[in-house]
Amino acid sequence: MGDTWSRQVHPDIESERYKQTFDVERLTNILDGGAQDTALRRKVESIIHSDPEFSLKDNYFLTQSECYEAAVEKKFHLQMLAQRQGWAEDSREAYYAYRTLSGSLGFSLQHIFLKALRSLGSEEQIAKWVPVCNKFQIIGTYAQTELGHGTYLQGLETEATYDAATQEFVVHSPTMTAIKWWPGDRITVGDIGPKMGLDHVDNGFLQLDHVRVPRENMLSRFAQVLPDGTYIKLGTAQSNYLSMVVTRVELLPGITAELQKACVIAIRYSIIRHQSRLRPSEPEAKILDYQTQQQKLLPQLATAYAFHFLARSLLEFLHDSHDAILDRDFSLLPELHALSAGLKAMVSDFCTYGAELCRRACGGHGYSKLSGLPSLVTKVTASCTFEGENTVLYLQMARFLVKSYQRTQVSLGPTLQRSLPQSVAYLTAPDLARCPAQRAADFFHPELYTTAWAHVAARLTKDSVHHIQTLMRSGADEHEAWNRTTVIHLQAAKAHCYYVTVKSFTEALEKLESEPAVRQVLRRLCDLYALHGILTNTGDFLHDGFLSGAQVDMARTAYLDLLLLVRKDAILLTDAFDFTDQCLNSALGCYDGNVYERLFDWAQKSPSNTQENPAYEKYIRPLLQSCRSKL
Ligand SMILES: CCCCCCCCCCCCCCCC(=O)SCCNC(=O)CCNC(=O)[C@H](O)C(C)(C)COP(=O)(O)OP(=O)(O)OC[C@H]1O[C@@H](n2cnc3c(N)ncnc32)[C@H](O)[C@@H]1OP(=O)(O)O
Ligand SMILES: Cc1cc2nc3c(=O)[nH]c(=O)nc-3n(C[C@H](O)[C@H](O)[C@H](O)COP(=O)(O)OP(=O)(O)OC[C@H]3O[C@@H](n4cnc5c(N)ncnc54)[C@H](O)[C@@H]3O)c2cc1C
Repeated sequence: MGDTWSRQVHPDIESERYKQTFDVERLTNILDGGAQDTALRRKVESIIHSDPEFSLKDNYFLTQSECYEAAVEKKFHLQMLAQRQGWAEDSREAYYAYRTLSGSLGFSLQHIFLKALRSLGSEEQIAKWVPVCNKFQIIGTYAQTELGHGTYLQGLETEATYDAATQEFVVHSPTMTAIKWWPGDRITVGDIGPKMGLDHVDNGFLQLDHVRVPRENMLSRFAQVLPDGTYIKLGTAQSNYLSMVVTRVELLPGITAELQKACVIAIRYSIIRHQSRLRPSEPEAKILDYQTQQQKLLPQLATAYAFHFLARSLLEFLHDSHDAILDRDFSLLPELHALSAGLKAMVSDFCTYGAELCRRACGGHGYSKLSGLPSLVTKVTASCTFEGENTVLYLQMARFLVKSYQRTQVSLGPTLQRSLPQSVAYLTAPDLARCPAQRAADFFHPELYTTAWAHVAARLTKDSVHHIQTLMRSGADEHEAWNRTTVIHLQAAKAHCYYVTVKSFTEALEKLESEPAVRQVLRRLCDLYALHGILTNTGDFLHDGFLSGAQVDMARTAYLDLLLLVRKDAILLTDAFDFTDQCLNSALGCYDGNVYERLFDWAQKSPSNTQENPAYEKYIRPLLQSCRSKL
């Protein structure tokens, strides 16, 4: 939103930046992937922010249809800008531009459509359709979910009947529950009505009445239909789900960014906000100096960093395995699918929880849309459902854990560990029955807490397998036994996801040996992330005596010490994300910390401050008059 005057940096926030214990710019470079990437990102951001067409000014006062129109308008201007600047569709510049405007652009489903095309289309189909799509000669959507089914894809009812005479598929919705429901950015048919958020996306329904589609339009990398109607299977039953795997992985940085933004807003605000006194003789304290406020926000900050490195490592895995899968080598697909499903569930769950916690940590002002937090929370909440509902996705991860563990039970040869996929290799590693920690400082060792998480994930996985076996021995069939174990499966999958996150964070730290100061501050975040998880799941660690009560106390001491250490660098750590004020679009979270002036300034723009109040003439005045006449 436009400000009416330029401001000095607030002294409270300036003092937090005064003593830099590490090089913030260097950390930004690491997050971006290198100094050149930071420079390029900033260049793109500055081009976008200097163009008034992309301003989010007054966004919070728009109606749903205005919001949608503004999003389409921005997409149109971005397309024009990209042409003027010569940013190719697959360039880094286009990626940064999209990221800068994420959540405010129309036609976001075009990206999902393109992912499906690139994953499931033949090379000829990709060559034909991608350029047409990039030039907006067609606008794509992703119409998979139906009114009756979203999760259970085998239950979808839409029919595609091949007509060999015309070489066309006749696509039809035979029942009401077969109507396509949710596809965003549709071009026809109808809107599904108001949603919790994401007003800029026009999710719609699509009822197909014998729509004819040419045979060559069926995406045919993994399955083909010949002119005479012969069906040729080129992949596995699951290879047609590949685009969901790719999308789940590629969504992770965007979902994580929402938690990062929420942390920036809430932590900056918590430095400016003074409330009550720590000691009667002192001035009012910054709310971030209260331990309970640190307990709310700093683990979220640690999570936001942990997920950054997690998303990066999963993207690398996707990158390394994708070409082989396209070439129909499916050996890595089960592990990739399990990781993409489980980690999409974990990241969206935690980011939603964390963003809401940040919102509440801002007190009353967090309830104002002008804080930026309510729209951010509703946006990230959607990610718990779209692209696979989270419980269902965790259970896909659990299925992989169970199968992997069952392999260890079949034959325990010396080469077994190598034969298990890397992310579950710990299932065969020698298990420590007891945690060796003897004092609080021992909990600052990545090896100790990574092993602790591996232990819990392995125990819960074994527990779930034994539970299934017990049920089957008592007469349940395998499906019933599975269903009656799903609560334990869920626990196992969550513990495994935690383990994978801690491991990827520690591996990222190992690569930073030449940068001791940055590494130290990130190490504290990694410790905090791991210990916060242990302390919020203590039952799982105490259950089999892996941790004793005394050791939990030690872990808590280590955790509380960490809160103080991270508190000192909190503002620098939020600055390092390098979000522009325009991108945050928050009256509470701007870099200069001038919260109250900005909030007051922005509130003046509410249409209620300038327009007549029709309710006054219609109801309030008559009410007052009738009350007066009765007096
Ligand atoms: C905050 C946000 C920031 C950004 C801000 C932008 C704002 C605005 C943008 C809006 C963007 C919205 C975009 C939303 C777009 C949708 O939501 S599109 C719709 C997405 N829909 C889904 O995800 C459906 C979820 N359901 C599924 O994926 C599957 O059906 C299920 C649940 C995995 C079950 O499938 P199933 O065939 O019944 O499978 P099941 O019997 O469980 O398993 C059979 C085998 O298949 C395997 N398998 C299952 N799935 C797969 C797979 N995908 N790959 C490989 N193997 C698989 C299993 O592992 C199993 O293997 P085995 O153990 O037998 O070896
Ligand atoms: C904002 C938004 C945008 C979307 N965009 C698109 C889009 O562009 N294109 C598209 O095709 N779809 C889209 N969707 C739909 C989305 O993919 C589905 O809503 C999602 O896959 C969940 O399916 P469902 O709604 O059928 O939920 P359900 O499967 O009915 O889930 C309801 C409950 O049942 C439980 N459940 C279901 N199956 C099982 C099981 N096997 N085991 C245990 N529990 C189970 C779930 O855990 C959940 O608690 C969008 C959704 C949203 C919210």
